[in-house]
Amino acid sequence: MAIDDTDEFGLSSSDEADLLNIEAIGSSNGKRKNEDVDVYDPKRVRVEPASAAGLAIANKILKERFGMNGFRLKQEPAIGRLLDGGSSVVVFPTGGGKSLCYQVPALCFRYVDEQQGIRQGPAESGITLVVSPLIALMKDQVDALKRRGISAAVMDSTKTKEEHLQTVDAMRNGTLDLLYCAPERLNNEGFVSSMANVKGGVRLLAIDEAHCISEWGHAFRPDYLKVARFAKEIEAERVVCLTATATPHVAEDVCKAFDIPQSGLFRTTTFRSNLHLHAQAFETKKESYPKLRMFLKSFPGSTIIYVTLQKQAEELAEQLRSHKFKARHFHAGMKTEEKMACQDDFMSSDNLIIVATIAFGMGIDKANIRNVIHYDIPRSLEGYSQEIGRAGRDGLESRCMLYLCAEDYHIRESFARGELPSKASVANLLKEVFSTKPTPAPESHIQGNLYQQSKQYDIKVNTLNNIYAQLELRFRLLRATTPKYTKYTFKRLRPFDWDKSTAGKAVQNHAKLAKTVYTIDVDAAATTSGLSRHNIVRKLNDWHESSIIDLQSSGVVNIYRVEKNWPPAPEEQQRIVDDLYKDLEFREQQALQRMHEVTALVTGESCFAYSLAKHFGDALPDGAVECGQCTWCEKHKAVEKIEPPSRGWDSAAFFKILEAVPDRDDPRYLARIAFGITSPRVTQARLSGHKIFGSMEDQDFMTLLNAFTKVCEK
Ligand SMILES: Nc1ncnc2c1ncn2[C@@H]1O[C@H](COP(=O)(O)OP(=O)(O)OP(=O)(O)O)[C@@H](O)[C@H]1O
Repeated sequence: MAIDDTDEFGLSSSDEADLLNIEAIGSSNGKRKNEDVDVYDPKRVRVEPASAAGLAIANKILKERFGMNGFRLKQEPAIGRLLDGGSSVVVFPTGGGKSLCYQVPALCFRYVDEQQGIRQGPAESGITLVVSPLIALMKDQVDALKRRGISAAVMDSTKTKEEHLQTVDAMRNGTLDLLYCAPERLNNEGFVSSMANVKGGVRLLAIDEAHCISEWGHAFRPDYLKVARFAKEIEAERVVCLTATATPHVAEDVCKAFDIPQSGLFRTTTFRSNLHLHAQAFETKKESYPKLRMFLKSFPGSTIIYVTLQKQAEELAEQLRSHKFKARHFHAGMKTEEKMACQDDFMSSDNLIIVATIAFGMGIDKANIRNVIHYDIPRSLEGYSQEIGRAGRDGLESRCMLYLCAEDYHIRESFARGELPSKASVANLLKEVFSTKPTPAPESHIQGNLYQQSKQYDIKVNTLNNIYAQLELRFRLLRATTPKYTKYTFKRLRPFDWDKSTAGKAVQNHAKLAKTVYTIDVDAAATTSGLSRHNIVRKLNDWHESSIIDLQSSGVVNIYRVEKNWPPAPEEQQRIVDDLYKDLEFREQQALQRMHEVTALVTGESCFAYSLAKHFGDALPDGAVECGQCTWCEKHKAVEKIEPPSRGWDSAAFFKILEAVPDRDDPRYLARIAFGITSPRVTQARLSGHKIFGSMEDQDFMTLLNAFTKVCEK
């Protein structure tokens, strides 16, 4: 199944492991924790209320540096609170202007400091650190800030050494106002120590997409759980958490994670009076496609059509082109240049249709999107709300159509169920983890090759990441440190003499050539040359940056420091397996629940906009219960939910699966094959292309699991 690669942030696993070679930036001249009394210490500084004076500065900065006339929504009170020394949670819809809530304060601090006479000049005013999972978006923002003459940088591995050193210097000198990084970087101890010691301190920690912190959220990311710990460790003076979608439960989680009281929550209404929310139900795509064409003819203009699978995006765009529509596809599997060309076309056109997976849209700030169509059932109400929020930012009437198709339930359920491994898999994984001998004290590290473990224990990498995060944060057994790559390969881009440095010679001695590609065992090169791994990798990077070689790295190994008695006692180990598994089961139920919530919204007997607002703890203006322009309000008749036809128990298909797959050790594995859910083991056994794969997809998954459990117990 050609699923879209990743998550809504378009973050691939290689992005997640982009972190190597970052030195501790803190240096003796940049340290802020010092015996010297004049040096800033957040615990000692009493932050006086900035109040009116602070807001006057903020308004001046807004005008002079950003060229805007006034604040929108609740930008002003949220910023005011930050300048007063408090922390804020900002829940504004997409395009609501969340970025200014940290960009403006970042530039205000030096003036507020001056006014309060608490610091010695601009270089003492610290930095604002922005944590965001959207690497491409961070780069765009930094470019935009630089164009305004604001000192900002992204900390990521695509930087050349020179750029990296420039950033490090700016931080040492206290001249950098904003630094952006991905949450994965917080695993890098060098980075944590740099931030704890950055000149002037971290005045503001901004956490974008903050709903990822909440385990109740639709986009929970284990690395986000570590942000709160990080904030304490670096003694961030204040925090601003930003999100476009937060149910009351999620907002509460975010507030709790950073000890922010209700008064620090700034939420604006999700209701958009110019959006017409519509839905139609069908049994098959064959029936919905002609309706889609009719819709596109009736409502021309810039349009995004969301689908679930990459292949579907390509096929539907092709189909629409064959019917003379101007359509292009977009998904995360495309080359960067293709994606950029597609986005550029969309931005400059007023009648292009983009058929896309959820990878499209984040960071697209186009005012005149006239239609957002969900051709497949969206993954959650949060996703739906975020996606429709891209329509009609110019305030003009725009349409959001959701085609509820019975054929789609299966794929959504497969996604929801795909993350849960069998309990035996989790127990076996943890048996290996707990029996791993740590490196000798004082280091006491263990390694986890997640890709290998994923295959060996039939657990998706995402889920493995989650399990390790729980071992770290909930059971406090481990602490992730900088991951390393195990495999480096390179091609020579031009003839060159190996340089005669020790590192150069070590690479030359260990690089094995096969055809045109060299492979190098970095650990072996380090051991025999007496150099550190870091030196060898740095040499390779130097050559890469000088365009002498083209370097590729792969095979990420995560490294964890053991934090408690190791291994835990046997009964403790069992308790951990039980607790972890309960948590994973709960997550599966939540994912299923999210899909049902979407269906319930459009098949329910109430206004779509009202129900959506209620989901986010919000209401329609003036206490209205109807928007007057959605499918419910127009017809006052619920959209009928069409169920996929049930064909009854198919014994022949059941026995064919048992015949084709001899394994009886894991009923969930058999049930996945029957239902058509891929997993590392299914892929390895090359079963996802077999005719038995998905041959019982019309059955209830739990009935399948029970039936295969009985067979395995025999
Ligand atoms: N007070 C303001 N006055 C004028 N324009 C503003 C104001 N605040 C924000 N904007 C503009 O609105 C647009 C959206 O802002 P921004 O990208 O910060 O939104 P966002 O809430 O972060 O959106 P998303 O959820 O999509 O990331 C930008 O072009 C920004 O310059």
